[in-house]
Amino acid sequence: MLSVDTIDLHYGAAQALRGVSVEASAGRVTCVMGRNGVGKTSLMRAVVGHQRVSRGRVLWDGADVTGLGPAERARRGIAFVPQGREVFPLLTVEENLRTGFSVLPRAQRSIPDDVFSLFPVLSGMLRRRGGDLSGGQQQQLAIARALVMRPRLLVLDEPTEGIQPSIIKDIGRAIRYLRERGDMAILLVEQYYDFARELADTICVMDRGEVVMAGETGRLDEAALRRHLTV
Ligand SMILES: Nc1ncnc2c1ncn2[C@@H]1O[C@H](COP(=O)(O)OP(=O)(O)OP(=O)(O)O)[C@@H](O)[C@H]1O
Repeated sequence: MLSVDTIDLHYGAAQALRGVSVEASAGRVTCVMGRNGVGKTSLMRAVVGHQRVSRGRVLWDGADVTGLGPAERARRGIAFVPQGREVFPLLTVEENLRTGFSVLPRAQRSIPDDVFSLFPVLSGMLRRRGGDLSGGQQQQLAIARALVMRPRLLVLDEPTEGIQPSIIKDIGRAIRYLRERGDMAILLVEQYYDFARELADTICVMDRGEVVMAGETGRLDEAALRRHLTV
């Protein structure tokens, strides 16, 4: 289980997160929502270790990982699909997938079968360069690369951003499958309420660096939630 406990995060003198707490557990999707610039990416970066917090703690699997870097957190089962995907453009699809092996013991360095059943388009493209894929295919590759790490916490930062509707559906189906498999906690940043409502067990809404609403999907006041999302 992930427990983000009252964290603050600063960029120099500017404060991006104020006392943020959020939890994620296996078999559940926790969705973080909010307008542009409210701190969603900063929160994800704090969870995976790309950004240091100035107050509070990040607990994972019963251990305090606040002081650990991203590589050590990845070895402990935390995988990150960053906003903008960050696929290696000059590496092939297969080489991109294999970069996920670096955190695994040698015996586990194989691509899990369900990666290709979730994203069949990738199996026919293994020799293509990452940079030659469409945006939607790159997003699928970025998720697949994270799954190669066999994570127990999957952190996805706006996986539907700029993606065509048919691929958004595929990504939704993949997240639903992973959730139902039950062995993985999923923390998802999403701007579209309709996508979030379909997938999320809990929704946490941020505004100006703070959590302003949180609770079980369906129990939240939808009108208030939508007000926090509209500009
Ligand atoms: N590297 C950085 N240096 C300085 N300020 C930053 C940096 N990254 C983000 N910020 C600022 O921190 C605040 C929160 O940004 P963040 O990217 O976390 O928000 P977000 O909700 O993810 O937005 P978006 O939906 O646009 O990705 C913003 O005011 C942003 O300008």
